[in-house]
Amino acid sequence: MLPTINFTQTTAFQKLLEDKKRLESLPLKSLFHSDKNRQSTYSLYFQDILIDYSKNLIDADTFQHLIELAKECQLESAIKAQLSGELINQTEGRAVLHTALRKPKGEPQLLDGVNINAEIHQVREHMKEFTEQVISGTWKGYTQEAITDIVNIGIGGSDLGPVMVTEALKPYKTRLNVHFVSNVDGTHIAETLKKLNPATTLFLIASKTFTTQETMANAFTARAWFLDAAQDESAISKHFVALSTNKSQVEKFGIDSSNMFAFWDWVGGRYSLWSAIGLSISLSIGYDNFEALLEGAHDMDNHLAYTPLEKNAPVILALLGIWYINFWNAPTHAILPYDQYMHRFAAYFQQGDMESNGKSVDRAGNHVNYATGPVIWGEPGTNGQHAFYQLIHQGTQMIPADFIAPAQTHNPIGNHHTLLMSNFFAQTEALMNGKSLDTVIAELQKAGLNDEAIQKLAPFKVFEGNKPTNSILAKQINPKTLGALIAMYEHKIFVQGVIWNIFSYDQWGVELGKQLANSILPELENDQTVTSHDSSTNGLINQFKAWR
Ligand SMILES: O=P(O)(O)OC[C@H]1O[C@@](O)(CO)[C@@H](O)[C@@H]1O
Repeated sequence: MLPTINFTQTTAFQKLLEDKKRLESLPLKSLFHSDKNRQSTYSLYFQDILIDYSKNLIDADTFQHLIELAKECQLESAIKAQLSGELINQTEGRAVLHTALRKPKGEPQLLDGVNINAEIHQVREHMKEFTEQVISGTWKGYTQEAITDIVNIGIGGSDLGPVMVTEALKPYKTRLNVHFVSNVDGTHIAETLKKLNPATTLFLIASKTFTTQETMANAFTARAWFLDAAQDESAISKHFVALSTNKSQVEKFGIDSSNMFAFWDWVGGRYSLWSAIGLSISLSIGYDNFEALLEGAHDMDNHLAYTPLEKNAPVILALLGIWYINFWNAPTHAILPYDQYMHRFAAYFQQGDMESNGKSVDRAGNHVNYATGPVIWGEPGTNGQHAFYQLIHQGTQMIPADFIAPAQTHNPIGNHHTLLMSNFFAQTEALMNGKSLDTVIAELQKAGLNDEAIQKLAPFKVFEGNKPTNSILAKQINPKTLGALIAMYEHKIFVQGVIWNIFSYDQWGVELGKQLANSILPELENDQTVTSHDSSTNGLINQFKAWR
């Protein structure tokens, strides 16, 4: 069981309130002036990844108090509880063991006294064998042709992780073309199928429950499209596999259990890319690279488990997030990868973070009286600079941001990478230092403006600065470093949930919308006027019916 401590009632919390009062009037750049070693003091290396958290609004006392906060909230025992397979997903009565999926063969993981490492690696062996059969062309379709295209049909955790990873690791792509269909909007599957040849297409139906409305609708549409060409139900076995925990529903759909890649209820959907849900990743980059992804994550798991809190990357990132959310009232967090391949990284953690910690009831069942999970958002640099950086630099809200970049590009064309990196370095420097009124006036004078013009224009060109950022510089984004980065953010989410005293691994909040959609659906399947809802919902439904 996880502790049920209210972090706002800890001694450290009171100390941090005092720290906030002291630091809110202290320019961030002054902390660098007073400590020439600040960057090395507030940076750490995890293998080939430099995590520089020195451009944060913290000093030695604040950092110490944040660590004390973690200790008062019994974080270390919570980490042990998760990794040892305790049922910390208490409202669903489940363990949380996505970390077990990336343990090497033979490294035991007990769950209810049973070592589950063997069954995990049985599935991984099946994934490896299948991947090699499809890539080599020995797996044939119903016309005896090799498979050329893979379509992963899934949504949420059965889509976002595979999409993000296959995009981020496109430099490692195999000959197979991998497509993703998730939205129930017919456009998604229609636009995908129009590009494909049924004879050389393999569908992965990815669904932990195998009951999700969108996924099943798309799966049946794909099945009908395929059978329209193949004209033979027996051909299904060569072109459809299932990635799920629900064997009975898989067989009911018409996929043989020999074509099912199983996983378990102790794998949360948003933490499932390491499981059979990752088959599309394995097919996209090859099994060896998929295994390297898991290895990187496993190394980060060990870092979480065995590194003192003061040097523990996910713990530090989590505490800094709490510092801004709960003491500086910053309700969002930006993830800004300066790497076009990483363009879905923020989107992935929208589910990862917001579906885990978007909660308002604590572990004792009481409504919380403090902020919890942040709104996660972000786009790759440098594009974000031409979209929303105005607000980050000169808006009224504090936007804590993680800047992520690779030192080595996979596409060394001209000086593009140098240009990209000059922006990566400049943005965090600018956000920290800002630009004072005196500097602005001097620049305008140098530009030849008269005093009256300067007096009018200067206020709009001042940058407050003191905007906190983390800089994460990887030597290269490859399967191993990406696996470590993803696991680092997973553990950050876990640590924040522990300290906020909430349950991070259920998602009851997604149920009401589904429930109401199921009650509205039959009302849309006739032309009668609807009166069963509020006037807005009735009005919208009836106008839809009139126009469709
Ligand atoms: O994998 P499945 O069972 O089809 O669920 C898909 C997604 O739906 C949810 O919104 C839960 O209903 C996410 O948590 C989950 O990743």
